[in-house]
Amino acid sequence: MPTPVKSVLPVVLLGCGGVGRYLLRHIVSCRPLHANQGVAIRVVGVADSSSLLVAEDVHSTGLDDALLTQLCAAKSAGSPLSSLLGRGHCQLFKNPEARGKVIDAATTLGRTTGLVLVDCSATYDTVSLLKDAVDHGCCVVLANKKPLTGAYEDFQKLVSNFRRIRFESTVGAGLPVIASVTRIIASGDPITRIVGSLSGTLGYVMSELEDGKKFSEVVKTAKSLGYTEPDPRDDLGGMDVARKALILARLLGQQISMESINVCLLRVYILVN
Ligand SMILES: NC(=O)C1=CN([C@@H]2O[C@H](COP(=O)(O)OP(=O)(O)OC[C@H]3O[C@@H](n4cnc5c(N)ncnc54)[C@H](OP(=O)(O)O)[C@@H]3O)[C@@H](O)[C@H]2O)C=CC1
Ligand SMILES: N[C@@H](CC=O)C(=O)O
Repeated sequence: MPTPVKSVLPVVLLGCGGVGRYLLRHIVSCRPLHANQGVAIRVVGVADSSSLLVAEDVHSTGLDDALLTQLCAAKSAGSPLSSLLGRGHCQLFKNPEARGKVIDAATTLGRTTGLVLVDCSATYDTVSLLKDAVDHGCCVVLANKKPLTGAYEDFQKLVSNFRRIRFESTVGAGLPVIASVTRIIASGDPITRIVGSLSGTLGYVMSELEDGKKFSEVVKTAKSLGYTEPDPRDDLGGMDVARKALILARLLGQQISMESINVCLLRVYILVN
């Protein structure tokens, strides 16, 4: 007998680049698992830098899986979200109207089923939207590090209701770093030092350079494999690691900002003879 649906989770995804698309494909491929758990994830909207594709009636339906799959294919091929209009029960809103539509959904769904706003963009522009969503009782999930590494007040506001935020992949990608640190803090044990290799890109680049490959080629490959930030200079210049370190420090209770962090730039020396 099928498990009854106990929980419907409406989701709005901000950003459908490499990470956002992976998430959508994962949601679609895990439907049987969710069904066994009595959970239904309903993707009601997907936004990119210029527009928002949203289900016709966010209260009762989401974008269907066929449309989500087409959306991933379209964005992978470089087509805009508008190319999906007419392919399913959806509407398209361009910025800045799109922002208002997300707030409408957060206002109404926050009061009823709840809404999860998932930020897979790489911009500071989502911060005010995320804060508004928190005010409306919604949950936020972040892969984007920027909302947690800007003004300390923003960090504080977003994590103020810790049950309503998840930001695991901001620091360890797929590794449960935040979960581990949070559990240690909750246990009352002190954390005096965190040591780690915080950049997948730098790890990859260094290994490939050791194997004698060309720096420019290695960086291009890292980008094509989706390891780098949208701008790889964020990885090579240490900013991405600094953001991860700042999130960890703030989680440990330090009220510091980016200016407190010493970043050493990666220097590549070419040895002649
Ligand atoms: N790559 C990785 O292994 C990991 C990445 N992350 C983080 O995930 C995030 C996404 O990375 P990635 O997918 O590689 O980046 P991409 O550049 O591939 O995708 C970014 C997406 O965000 C969209 N976007 C830009 N501005 C806005 C906005 N104002 N509102 C809504 N969407 C917007 C872009 O729109 P458009 O398509 O129009 O350009 C694009 O779809 C980054 O913050 C990164 O740090 C976290 C863990 C691991
Ligand atoms: N660019 C990052 C990806 C995730 O945060 C990295 O290289 O580790």
